[in-house]
Amino acid sequence: MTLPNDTAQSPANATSPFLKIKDLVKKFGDTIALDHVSLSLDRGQKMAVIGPSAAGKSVLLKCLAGVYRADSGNVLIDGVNIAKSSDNNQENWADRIGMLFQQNALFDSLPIWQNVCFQLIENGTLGRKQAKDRAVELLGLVGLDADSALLHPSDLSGGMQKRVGIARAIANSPEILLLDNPTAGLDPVLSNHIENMIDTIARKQNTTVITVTNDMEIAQKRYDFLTMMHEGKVYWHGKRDEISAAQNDHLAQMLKGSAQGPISMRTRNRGQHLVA
Ligand SMILES: Nc1ncnc2c1ncn2[C@@H]1O[C@H](COP(=O)(O)OP(=O)(O)OP(=O)(O)O)[C@@H](O)[C@H]1O
Repeated sequence: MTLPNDTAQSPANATSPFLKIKDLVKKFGDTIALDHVSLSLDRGQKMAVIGPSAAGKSVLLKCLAGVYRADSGNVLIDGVNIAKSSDNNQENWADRIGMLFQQNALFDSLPIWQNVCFQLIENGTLGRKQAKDRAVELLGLVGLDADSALLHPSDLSGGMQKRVGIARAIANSPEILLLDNPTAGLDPVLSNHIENMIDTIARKQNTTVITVTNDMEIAQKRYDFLTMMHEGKVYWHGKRDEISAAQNDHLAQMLKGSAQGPISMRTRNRGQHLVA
């Protein structure tokens, strides 16, 4: 580990990374959900975000997806600052990013095909017939058969709903895919299957993937970079093989420990978050 720093290094050490998050701050009243978060990723790179409850992981994804507007800081995609964009650019931004929400956020009253192609129908990109065909194609990619297109979310198991959420997230072939706990609550076999699927889709389209996960094993096995968050800050960030045994222990302790993180972190000065 290096000295504490308020900005994480670019994982690729590139001068102009594809995605650059700089000093992002998001507050809800007195709660500082994001506290000067800085991260960078290149096209096609995969990063897992891990950390205890209320660390700011979901808020980070939502700020990137445009669900929340950050209070300050910048998010640059290909050099364009989307955090300060005009409404036109905001639309453009939404076209470039796909997101799976933690609770899938499917519309109960709509059939699966409309859920999958919701945005494409809403923005007029596809008519209903085309949308249905596209939904069936996308459902096939996530391992669901054509018949499921006509069902409603309540007809599906949790794992199937997760797949539908992923199909919707990739419907517009996004350059950046944000996944909030894609395997939460699933058994190890299904988790593995879904992670394989994400790998395949991302590799085909050179998609940059940021996944929030509570599964340290998945994070270390499948993601190029790991970002550990705590109390809204980046506590550790680096390549997966840069984690030392001691750090690994610490990170595992943090994931398994209380919402406040491991004891050593609770007693340390809040300013001393460590960045690899
Ligand atoms: N819409 C909101 N209004 C008020 N506070 C919020 C809102 N969204 C998030 N927060 C707060 O921001 C902090 C970070 O929340 P976030 O959902 O990012 O945590 P997380 O790391 O994803 O946790 P978990 O793993 O439990 O989902 C928490 O204290 C949370 O209560």
